[in-house]
Amino acid sequence: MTQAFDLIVLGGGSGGLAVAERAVQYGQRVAIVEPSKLGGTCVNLGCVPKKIMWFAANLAEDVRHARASGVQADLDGVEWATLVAGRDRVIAGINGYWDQYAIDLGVTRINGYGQLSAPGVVQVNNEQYRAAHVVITTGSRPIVPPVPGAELGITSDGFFALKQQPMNVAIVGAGYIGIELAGVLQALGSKVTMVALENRVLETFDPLISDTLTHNLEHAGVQLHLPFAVSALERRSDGLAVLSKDGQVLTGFDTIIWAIGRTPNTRELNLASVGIELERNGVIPTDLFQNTTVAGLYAIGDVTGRAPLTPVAIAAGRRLADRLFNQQPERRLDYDNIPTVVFAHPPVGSVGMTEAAARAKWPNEVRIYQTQFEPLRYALRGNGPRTAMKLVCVGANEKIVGIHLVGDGVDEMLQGFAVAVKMGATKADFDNTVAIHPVSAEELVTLKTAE
Ligand SMILES: Cc1cc2nc3c(=O)[nH]c(=O)nc-3n(C[C@H](O)[C@H](O)[C@H](O)COP(=O)(O)OP(=O)(O)OC[C@H]3O[C@@H](n4cnc5c(N)ncnc54)[C@H](O)[C@@H]3O)c2cc1C
Ligand SMILES: NC(=O)c1ccc[n+]([C@@H]2O[C@H](COP(=O)([O-])OP(=O)(O)OC[C@H]3O[C@@H](n4cnc5c(N)ncnc54)[C@H](O)[C@@H]3O)[C@@H](O)[C@H]2O)c1
Repeated sequence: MTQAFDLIVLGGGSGGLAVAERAVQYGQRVAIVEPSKLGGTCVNLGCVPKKIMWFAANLAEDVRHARASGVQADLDGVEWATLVAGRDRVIAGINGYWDQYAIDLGVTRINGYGQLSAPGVVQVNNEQYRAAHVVITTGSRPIVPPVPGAELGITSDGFFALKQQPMNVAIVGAGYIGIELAGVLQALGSKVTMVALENRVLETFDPLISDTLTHNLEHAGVQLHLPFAVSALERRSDGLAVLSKDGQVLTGFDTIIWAIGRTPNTRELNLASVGIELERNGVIPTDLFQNTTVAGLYAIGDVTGRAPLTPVAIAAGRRLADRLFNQQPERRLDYDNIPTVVFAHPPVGSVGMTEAAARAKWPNEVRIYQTQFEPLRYALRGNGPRTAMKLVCVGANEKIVGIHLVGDGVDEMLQGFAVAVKMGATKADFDNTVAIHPVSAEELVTLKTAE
């Protein structure tokens, strides 16, 4: 007999766990279909392992400069195996937490890859399961381009599986993952070369961020080759080589990492059988309420192609459960003003509109406040990375529609400022807030001259 639930969730990652947990709290019978460990990309191959390595990289960087502050320490190298073992213990702990929590919640776990076989019918390992509501949150996987020798490169998944520190690395792609892995490897002592299609790193961010980050990467010793359209990878006598369409050749690498974007895990879901047509890039079309074009079938997280970030998947999942199971028909995620941080060294953060986007929308009403300075943190060692901040303000009351930051601590700083932007704060509200001293964040409430 077909087992029946109120809700079946395909994917036990960030979005899936969030929607399942909240649906159970509303008294629903819930099943999660997941072929692998609970936690998804973020826990197993994304945010968590990355952040642990980012902390280690920061530590290495601090030790490298410790003597300037009189602290008698030298960097004797990095024991990759110790770092990786510690990182993987943390991940196993989180997996274990979710395993137990799923039991405590009474969620049914179905191990395997799910597929739709009809509206409201999910097939896993030749078994069929039914539910009035089905949520697709199967995430995404790294893109490897169809160029000769592509298999000589690894992706972020392969990076997290490395047993030894790669010492001479080429990274293809200057987006989130490329920037984060470059920073970690460089700080841990590897030689890093970056190539990417576009002229600027983090091209979609405000130029203040791209320009400052470019300076900081080069200052740290990362070799940037932009633009560089990769045509092939090759194994040569001196190591791996990256070739470009216009004849450039960079060679001598022990590792090449593809970091050129991700593609949704949707093509295997048999969605055509229920009448869903995927977009060209595999994205499932959804409306603002996470509805697909089929009643009772919803999609959240990376498969929707909108802001592929963990807290976005979680927030969309929770709101969807509120709407479906708690009589909140208007409840949905507002995709505006989502704050985001790229864990570079130092990190960069952004919420709201870039200056260019704001000027395009309000040609004569934009005022920019920005600063660049050397924080006290680098006073003793000197020659630190650049810190920069920008406020994008609009209209007579100078409503703040964008904040763009580079510098130590901005990863923690941005969350509170994002609340202010979401609440509609103006420049005057910032000015009326007494600064905290001496911290970098005080600059944001003391910016004086508009451009
Ligand atoms: C290296 C890296 C670093 C990142 N760092 C950050 C960060 O710092 N901050 C941040 O906000 N975001 C970060 N992200 C992005 C974040 O991980 C994703 O946006 C987030 O995990 C998406 O959640 P999701 O629920 O859509 O998918 P996922 O969390 O990936 O979960 C999808 C799950 O579905 C399962 N699945 C796949 N196919 C099927 C199927 N047919 N049936 C059933 N289950 C299936 C998968 O096994 C997986 O467990 C990072 C990503 C990467 C790759
Ligand atoms: N800190 C975070 O929140 C975090 C960290 C990592 C990943 N993520 C999420 O994961 C997503 C995927 O990350 P990503 O870095 O893979 O993608 P991305 O879209 O951020 O960057 C991809 C980069 O590769 C370049 N590129 C694309 N095709 C190329 C090609 N053929 N040759 C050379 N360069 C090429 C792009 O121009 C871009 O610079 C991000 O969009 C982000 O949402 C978030």
